Amino acid sequence: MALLVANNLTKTYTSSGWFRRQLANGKGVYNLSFAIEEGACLGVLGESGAGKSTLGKIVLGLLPPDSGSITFNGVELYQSNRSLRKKWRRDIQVVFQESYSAMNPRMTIRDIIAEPLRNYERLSDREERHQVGELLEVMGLSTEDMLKRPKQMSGGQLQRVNIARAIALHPKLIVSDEPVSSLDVIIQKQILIHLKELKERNGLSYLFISHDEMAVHYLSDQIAFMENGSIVKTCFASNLLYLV
Ligand SMILES: Nc1ncnc2c1ncn2[C@@H]1O[C@H](COP(=O)(O)OP(=O)(O)OP(=O)(O)O)[C@@H](O)[C@H]1O
Repeated sequence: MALLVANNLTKTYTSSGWFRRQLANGKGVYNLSFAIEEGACLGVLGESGAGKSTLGKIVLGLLPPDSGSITFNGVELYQSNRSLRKKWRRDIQVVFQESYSAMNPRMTIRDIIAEPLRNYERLSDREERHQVGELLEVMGLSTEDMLKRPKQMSGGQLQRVNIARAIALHPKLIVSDEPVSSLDVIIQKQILIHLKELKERNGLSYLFISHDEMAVHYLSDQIAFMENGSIVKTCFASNLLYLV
């Protein structure tokens, strides 16, 4: 059974006021259908405005679709009750493009990574420190980084912190929206290698949203191409030899 199945998802943006309605009307996503298998990565490629982030927000539970359905582990996301939604929020985590703005500058790196653990688990101080230390090490950072604040870290290090936080609760799926596009090429590669290792070692699945063909090709098993809110083509990454 696929981990996540989307059927005919449609979301159009409308806003109040005539002028804003004219701007927003007709924009969004239309009849998106796709599936993500356990341990697999679906890459979503498309130009700016194609609807990639809208799709990501729907999968994250942040934007209810106007029509269509989305099931995760066999449970329909937008129809489920509160406790199932809480579980879904735990099982589907996100990594955004802008790591610095996604963090509270006053928090320490330990607090940032431990936040989801504090929301869902009751750990002693010692257990929490141990888990945060392990997550930092998995991401190639040092346990000493725990006491630092975001402005003391580089962009690449912050994105690793972001990923450490996203995997803290052992989610099943990570939605990553342009996770490497603000980083320089060498750091991009290191982050992609980490994401691939997590997929291979922990069986993590990804919805990997990007406009970067190389990055999508590197991590994805299947690729969906979006244009004007629709998926216009899907294919196996291994068939896209011209990208290598
Ligand atoms: N809140 C909103 N209100 C009105 N229109 C919106 C809203 N959010 C997105 N849109 C429009 O919906 C379309 C899809 O936007 P979306 O952000 O999903 O595209 P994208 O492929 O992620 O683009 P980018 O790569 O630039 O982030 C765009 O035309 C955008 O202008």
